[in-house]
Amino acid sequence: MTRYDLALIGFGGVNRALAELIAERGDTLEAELGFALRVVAITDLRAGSLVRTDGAGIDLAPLLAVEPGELDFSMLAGGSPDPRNEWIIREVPADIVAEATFTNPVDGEPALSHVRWAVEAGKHVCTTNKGPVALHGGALKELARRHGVRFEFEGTVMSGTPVLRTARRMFGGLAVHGFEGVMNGTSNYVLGRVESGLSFADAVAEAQALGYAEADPTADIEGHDVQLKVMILAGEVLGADLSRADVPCTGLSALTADDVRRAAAEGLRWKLVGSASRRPDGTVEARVAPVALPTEHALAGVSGPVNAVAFHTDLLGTVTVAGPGAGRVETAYALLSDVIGIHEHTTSPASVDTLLEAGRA
Ligand SMILES: NC(=O)C1=CN([C@@H]2O[C@H](COP(=O)(O)OP(=O)(O)OC[C@H]3O[C@@H](n4cnc5c(N)ncnc54)[C@H](OP(=O)(O)O)[C@@H]3O)[C@@H](O)[C@H]2O)C=CC1
Ligand SMILES: N[C@@H](CC=O)C(=O)O
Repeated sequence: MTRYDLALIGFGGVNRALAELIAERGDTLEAELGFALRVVAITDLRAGSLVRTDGAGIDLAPLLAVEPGELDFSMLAGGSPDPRNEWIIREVPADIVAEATFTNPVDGEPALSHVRWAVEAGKHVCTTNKGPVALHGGALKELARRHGVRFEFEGTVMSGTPVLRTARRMFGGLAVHGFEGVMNGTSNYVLGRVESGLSFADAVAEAQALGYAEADPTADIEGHDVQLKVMILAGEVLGADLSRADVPCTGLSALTADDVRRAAAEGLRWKLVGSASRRPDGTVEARVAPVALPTEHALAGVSGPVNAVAFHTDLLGTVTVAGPGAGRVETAYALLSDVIGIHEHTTSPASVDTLLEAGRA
């Protein structure tokens, strides 16, 4: 039986939910997927760091029984009050580093360094962190290729809904001209709650409590989170290397609660839409902006934290992928799907992803 040892970097909503999945479903996953998972290290800004590389690794159940804000690894054997990220990522023997610290839309740090250290140490990486992928994805993929490890990031766009793998695997042989999507769970949830009469501030507070929002929800409301997702998706399906300056961004502060409710009364729904399309000269045009969509539009019906991306293709016309766009468990599932991707690649080097990547190189 293959076993993967994991180091979890950041122990907030997403990596905690991954630990829950492993603790609660480890045996079922083992039987279904043919590999076991063992967590050997965890680091977190507040809780510190914890390492256990013998026996069954870290005993997750007692950690998960403690309220998130009250975790203190320094009290445990193998624990320290400091998040010893670099030492743990580089030195502690692990197969896969699961990076889920906060997304920094400006320079991608500290996650960018976490990914680099892991790859340089010969470890596979899976991450839900949009910063490093959107801002430095090309360089990180190349670094991972040179070190012979996988760099997986399904959860960076639409959480656990497999939009990146769908686009990579299912669109072979047809041309994608562009896409438009509702790609932020928080802002979509907020718009729906404002339609129902809540204030923007109260709706944002609900989205935070539900685990949808970024550490700083400004990124959700002002569109910067969608901007990063547009950059990632445009890289994957249009081969575009966009910077933030290439994706003009207007957020929801351009709207008032009255605008949202008046539109709803007129049969329109405001949505924060991210889009990118290929111009006739081959360059790519992209933007993020609120749009009042008629109810019959494919994106108007996605509500709450559900997101959707409509891909415009030559042979199939428009293909829409819809599903959860945010949520702790949903996003932890994305990390699990990345681990499955790593397993498939490691055990069958002629996997679909590998062949497609070789074709693109
Ligand atoms: N939640 C969701 O629905 C989705 C989240 N994502 C992305 O996944 C990542 C994690 O999200 P989520 O778990 O919800 O966020 P949280 O804020 O709940 O968790 C992040 C954790 O990382 C810790 N942390 C911050 N900086 C460091 C550091 N330098 N070293 C170690 N730990 C650190 C934080 O500590 P502290 O709280 O003390 O700052 C916190 O515990 C983010 O990048 C987010 O954008 C992607 C898709 C969906
Ligand atoms: N804050 C983000 C989380 C997923 O990327 C969102 O609300 O979509």
